[in-house]
Amino acid sequence: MWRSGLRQRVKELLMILPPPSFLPPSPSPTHHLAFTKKPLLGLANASPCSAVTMSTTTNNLDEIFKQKRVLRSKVRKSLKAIDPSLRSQEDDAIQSLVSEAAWFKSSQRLCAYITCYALREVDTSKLLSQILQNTTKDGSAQNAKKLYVPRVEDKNSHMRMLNISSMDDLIANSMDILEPAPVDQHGNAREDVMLANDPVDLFLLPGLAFDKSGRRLGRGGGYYDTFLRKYQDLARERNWRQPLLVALSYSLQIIDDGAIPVTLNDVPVDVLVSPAGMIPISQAALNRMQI
Ligand SMILES: Nc1nc2c(c(=O)[nH]1)N(C=O)[C@@H](CNc1ccc(C(=O)N[C@@H](CCC(=O)O)C(=O)O)cc1)CN2
Ligand SMILES: Nc1ncnc2c1ncn2[C@@H]1O[C@H](COP(=O)(O)OP(=O)(O)OP(=O)(O)O)[C@@H](O)[C@H]1O
Repeated sequence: MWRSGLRQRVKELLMILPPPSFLPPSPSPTHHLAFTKKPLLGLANASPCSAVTMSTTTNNLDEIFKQKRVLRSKVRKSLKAIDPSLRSQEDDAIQSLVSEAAWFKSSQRLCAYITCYALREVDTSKLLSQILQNTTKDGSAQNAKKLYVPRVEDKNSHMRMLNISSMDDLIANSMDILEPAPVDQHGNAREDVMLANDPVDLFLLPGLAFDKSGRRLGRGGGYYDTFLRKYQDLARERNWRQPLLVALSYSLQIIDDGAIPVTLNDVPVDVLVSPAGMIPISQAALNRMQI
């Protein structure tokens, strides 16, 4: 299962990854959407792909994934070394910034991650309790917010976002991350955001490293990139406004522009929130911040 998933993934990436000299430049605000949607120069039209091109591209990809692994391990080490009281100050600063943001206050349907403290992820607990306090059973209250959280379905980068109304809806999975069971206490299937009738306004995203141009390095499962791409396609099909993608980052997780290796499968974020403040990256972010 895992091996065939990886093979499929390599196939997908081979179809879209240009040679390194054509990798997209920093996703500047104006080019942000072009960066997410289309390869600047893909291999998709170059048929048939020659064996030489295939093997060169595979080597390039291997190199990129290797660089990602090296960077992940560096950042993991630095995260483990942060003083707990500094981390807690940073958690508070980040959550205050989000909670005061107009785009957070006005959001009605959100997807957010449940912090895994062992992985040293930015805390979302205060934000989640704020969201859940504003949730009513029938969703009728003014300012009511609906919350969807991740559930890993299998190792082929497949994750769903399911609706919860309380933190009691969560149980620890095999990776020790809290997630919802597919059915609630009454045996009813939880709403899957991909099947919901209304659009998600906002995603709060975890990650290991970020840059100020919107690049994001995840934990290597490809779960979020796969999910975000599918959700963006759905929003496009339904003529919905695209959700705002907001990454939460400790100070040390923001690294120099260009230092995060990316493939065209990596979905860039719109906003980066760190204790130093909020960085709007895309035009969508500037619009939502009314700048
Ligand atoms: N809180 C949270 N929930 C999430 C994610 C996440 O990053 N954070 N995911 C986002 O994809 C999905 C789960 N993916 C995960 C991928 C790796 C690891 C993990 O424990 N990684 C270890 C290294 C494991 C190894 O390589 O041996 C680590 O990063 O230290 C956890 C979750 C869905 N839910
Ligand atoms: N050498 C490789 N060649 C092709 N695909 C690979 C290679 N190594 C890992 N992968 C696949 O790439 C995906 C990981 O992608 P990536 O490193 O971009 O994830 P991420 O951005 O860190 O994770 P997420 O999207 O969950 O935050 C996984 O599905 C993995 O199976």
